[in-house]
Amino acid sequence: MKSNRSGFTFDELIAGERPEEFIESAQPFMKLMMQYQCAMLEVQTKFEVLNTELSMDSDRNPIESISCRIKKPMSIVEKLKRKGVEVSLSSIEKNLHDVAGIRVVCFFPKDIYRLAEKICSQDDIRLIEKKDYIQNPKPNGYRSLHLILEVPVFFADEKKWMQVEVQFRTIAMDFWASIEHKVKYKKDIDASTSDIVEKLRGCAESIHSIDLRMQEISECIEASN
Ligand SMILES: Nc1nc2c(ncn2[C@@H]2O[C@H](COP(=O)(O)OP(=O)(O)OP(=O)(O)O)[C@@H](O)[C@H]2O)c(=O)[nH]1
Ligand SMILES: Nc1ncnc2c1ncn2[C@@H]1O[C@H](COP(=O)(O)OP(=O)(O)OP(=O)(O)O)[C@@H](O)[C@H]1O
Repeated sequence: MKSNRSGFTFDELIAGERPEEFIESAQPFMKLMMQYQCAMLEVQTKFEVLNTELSMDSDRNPIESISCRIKKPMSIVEKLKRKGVEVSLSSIEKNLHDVAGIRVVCFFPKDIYRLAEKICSQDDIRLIEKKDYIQNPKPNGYRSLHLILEVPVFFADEKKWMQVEVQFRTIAMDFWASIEHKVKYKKDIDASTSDIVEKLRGCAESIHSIDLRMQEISECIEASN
């Protein structure tokens, strides 16, 4: 994305000096984002179908909520720069696996593993990467199961395999992660000295044990039905 076909630099284009060229040069980027959006919809629908079907087994939905997002252009550029790779369309597809993101918030840890197993066993899904931060939490206490999936999307004139990142969390893990995410963006908190980091790690442990206790209670209720 250094320069477009007319040879203008993106700084010139973004500065608004050449709006037509800017719009023309933005088209391929917008097309790629549209393709990620479609892939995200495909995977979101798969989870909605699973949620509806699995709720018949136990009379409860395994999924509490699903949220989706397409990574913002500035966040894409910043991540590419942080990784030290080229800022270009092909580099986005090669180096970023989370442009299309889905967060599946579940009631209990066992729901997470069940859904992950079910989605991965579908024959149009390719599992590219799995990171289990529930079994192996991050040093800060972060827990979630991350999958990078590839799904075929049928566009008008082509079939294209697109990557989608899926983050599975319990409601409690999601609560923790949303607070912790805010800390990361507060530049005035020194992560190495602040006791907030230690307190958050402690909360992550408590949240995990509460998740397991609530799961046990739910199993007792289900067994008595
Ligand atoms: N709140 C919170 N979110 C996290 C944390 N770690 C990861 N995430 C989320 O999960 C996403 C992917 O994290 P990882 O699977 O560890 O991937 P990564 O090593 O950061 O980098 P890539 O694989 O290049 O995306 C991040 O972009 C965040 O949205 C964390 O410590 N706290
Ligand atoms: N897979 C996902 N599904 C749904 N929401 C997500 C997903 N990944 C990130 N988000 C949310 O999207 C928002 C923007 O996140 P963004 O992609 O800019 O950065 P990030 O994922 O937090 O970090 P990084 O740029 O290092 O990957 C945040 O609120 C984040 O929690």
